[in-house]
Amino acid sequence: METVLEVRGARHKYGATQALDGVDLDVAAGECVALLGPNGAGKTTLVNQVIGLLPAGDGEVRVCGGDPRVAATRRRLGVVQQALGFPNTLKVSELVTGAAVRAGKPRAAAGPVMAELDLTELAGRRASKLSGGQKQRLQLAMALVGDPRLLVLDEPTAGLDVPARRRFWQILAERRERGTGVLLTTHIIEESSAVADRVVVLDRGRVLAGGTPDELVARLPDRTVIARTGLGLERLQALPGVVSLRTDGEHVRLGTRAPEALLRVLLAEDPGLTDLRVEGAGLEEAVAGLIERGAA
Ligand SMILES: Nc1ncnc2c1ncn2[C@@H]1O[C@H](COP(=O)(O)OP(=O)(O)OP(=O)(O)O)[C@@H](O)[C@H]1O
Repeated sequence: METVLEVRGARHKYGATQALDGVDLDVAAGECVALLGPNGAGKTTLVNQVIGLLPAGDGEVRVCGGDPRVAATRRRLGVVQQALGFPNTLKVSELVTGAAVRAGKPRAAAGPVMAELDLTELAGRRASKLSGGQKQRLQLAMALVGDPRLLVLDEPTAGLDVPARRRFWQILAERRERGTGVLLTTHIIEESSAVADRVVVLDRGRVLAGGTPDELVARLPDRTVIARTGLGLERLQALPGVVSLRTDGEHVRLGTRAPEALLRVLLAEDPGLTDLRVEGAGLEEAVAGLIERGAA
């Protein structure tokens, strides 16, 4: 299988902060790799190296075998990144057409991509007048119109409602079938569990763990304790053995490697606890557990 992204020994320092400390990463054609990790792990720094905004230091970044700091290589890349933005004074159709031309495609390539992303009716609108979700779809249209070999998506579904999110992943699945590789960062871990072939967990500039979502979950004996409780989130977070905490409707989900001890404390502290159950860890709990252990 052709490799569309190859990162070897990526390092980056901001002053005294070692943001990346020797990261290796590959994405094959058609593959979706999710880059996960806590705030400050180095995800944005790595993404910026992959899209050519930052030099690779003494490491190496190759997109389809080329250096992403070179314009010809960047044409093979599609990027959706909140920070990139676009000139708000231009109209939707002008922006998508401009992106097509920059990628070496005919102007006519813009129409079908705008239709694919439900932007046709908004073609004459200024980008500044779009809602957050519409801007997100515009960014994706601009990324896809060049028919990229590698798509780099940084929090791509932030601001999208549920139908738009579903449509987004559907469009991506079609592109992947045609061989486009995807590097994705997201804080919605359960989403990566559904869409990614592989997950790479980054922490303090290093790769902590990598594998399919199922492999990562299987590496840990962790469990998820789910309940309805009157205890506050701060108290729950401080309970012994809790490695992750998430609310899910009226329930809380506590990731732990010692479910029996946690259950005893929970029941003692909240006699009104209801709907209690214990499940295997999901990807979210597994990633939190791996980070807590600093597992390699
Ligand atoms: N421009 C900068 N100047 C100085 N330090 C920086 C700069 N950008 C990032 N850092 C530091 O580098 C480290 C990695 O940051 P980075 O933004 O890559 O992490 P991240 O994984 O994307 O985090 P988040 O999930 O919060 O977006 C952090 O310690 C951060 O404080």
